[in-house]
Amino acid sequence: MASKQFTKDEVAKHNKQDDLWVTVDSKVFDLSKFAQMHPGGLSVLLDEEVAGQDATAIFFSLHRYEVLQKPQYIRLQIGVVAGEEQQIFPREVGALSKVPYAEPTWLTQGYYSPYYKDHHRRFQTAFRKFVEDWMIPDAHAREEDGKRPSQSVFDEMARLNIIAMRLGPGKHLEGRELMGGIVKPEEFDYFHELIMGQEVARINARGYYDGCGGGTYIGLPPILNFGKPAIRDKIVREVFEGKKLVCLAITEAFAGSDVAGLKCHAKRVDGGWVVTGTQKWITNATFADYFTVGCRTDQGGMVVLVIERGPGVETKPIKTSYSTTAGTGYITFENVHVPYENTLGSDNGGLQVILSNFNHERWGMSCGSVGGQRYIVEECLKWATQRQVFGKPLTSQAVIRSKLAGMIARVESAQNWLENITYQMNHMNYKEQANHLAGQIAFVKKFCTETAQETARDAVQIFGGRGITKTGMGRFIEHYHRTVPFDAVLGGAEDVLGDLGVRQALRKMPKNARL
Ligand code: HEM
Repeated sequence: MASKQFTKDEVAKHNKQDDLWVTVDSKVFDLSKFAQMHPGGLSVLLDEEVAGQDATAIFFSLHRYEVLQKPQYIRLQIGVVAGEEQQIFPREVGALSKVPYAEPTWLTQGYYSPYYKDHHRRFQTAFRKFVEDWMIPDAHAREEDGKRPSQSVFDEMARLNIIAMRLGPGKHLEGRELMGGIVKPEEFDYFHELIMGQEVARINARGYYDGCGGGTYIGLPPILNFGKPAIRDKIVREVFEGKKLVCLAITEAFAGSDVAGLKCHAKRVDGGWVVTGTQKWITNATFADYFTVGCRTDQGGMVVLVIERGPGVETKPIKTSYSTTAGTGYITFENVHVPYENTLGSDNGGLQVILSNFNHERWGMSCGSVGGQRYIVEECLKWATQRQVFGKPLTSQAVIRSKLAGMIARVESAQNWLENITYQMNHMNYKEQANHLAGQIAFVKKFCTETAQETARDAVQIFGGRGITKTGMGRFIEHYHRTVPFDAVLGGAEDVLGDLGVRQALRKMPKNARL
């Protein structure tokens, strides 16, 4: 980095088209050659308040910090202004944000929490660093080229046992070194998993986030919990080693939230099943190796089979409003022979296998949804503070402060409700969770995704045109606003979940309850 010192007067002399310097936060840039190629145009740089001047305020109202971190722009820096010091710093990799409400209270200085222990804090620090070192750079590249997340990321996730941890606490973690050993398998609980969900959401690349094992998150548990030992152990090992991917195929063009309406058909034959049918909107389908598939049987019941990619199995991408890095696909099964040992659970007990997965899946999605919302709150607080309108920051407008108030209140309520549910999960066995928490989880997911959509809409209003622009200041807002409906649909649409929760409550109404 150049360290030559210039006085302000020296910098001011370079204020013409072919001899053009500007200062941004004490750093002097020679834009003489770059000015012609500047994406914002030449004329703005020749303005008398910019050319040869300190353009810090105007620079930060038009560019994200990362512009200054790109090698091609770092090269333009020729020195610093004598006697001035850099004032604006990006958050260091892995560090916590100091912006109010950018972190949940348990990570905010001065607050307390009954839920989190030291090992959660150590875990959060290490996991955020992993996300920022490994996932974010890959996410940016893959969102650009639409390819599946890089194998190197899966390898690192496998090395740290992140793939295993994403399935939550349980026996599958026994004997594993988690995150380099900073948390013991017996300590690992649902709060660690909540941390993972919230940290990964900060990537703000929703397709990539699903591409990194979203299918495994929902497709592997039925294999782990209901698979016959030989097939289960083989697949779990391959997946935990980062070598293979699973997806869950239980939605069709014919049946969405209504899984009982599946038409994909499994015919019982000697030695196994023959499967024919289709599945739609399947996350990771285009690159999955194993498909956990819900099929209708001749008896009118349902069976869940794990089908390996092979003859008769075709996948093709579906264009969605997020990136193809999620591998969302349409699957066709044409007379696919499936060995009997690939049956998960009993021959007609498939519905139970599928339903057993839903609470954990919906809770996990809620964790991600709240993490994403919080990131947007931070973006909006920063933007509203730095953006000048009519000579004052945006925050001087009461209507903007009112929108921020709504966003903050929503994300704080969602986080607190979710933490309470997570605490309950830590203290309940599977049966108790199903009994007490199915309704709560359905409600919290509905609440998270509804509030997320409100926050997305408000964020676009705060960012204006930038909130619908894929590059520049509002790029995360644009992305969030475009992809936020995924959470509201995957794992059960909002109305369906609300209805489920109310029906659960009605079942528990005391018969003699009267006003
Ligand atoms: C170190 C000096 C600068 C560099 C490296 C630089 C680089 C860039 C880049 C990469 C963009 C595209 C941003 C994006 O879409 O993400 C951009 C846009 C722009 N820049 Fe600069 N810039 C510099 C200084 C300035 C200054 C001093 C001004 C003052 C007016 C300015 C005005 C603009 C404008 C108006 C845009 C278009 C913003 C928009 O589309 O919303 N730039 N600049």
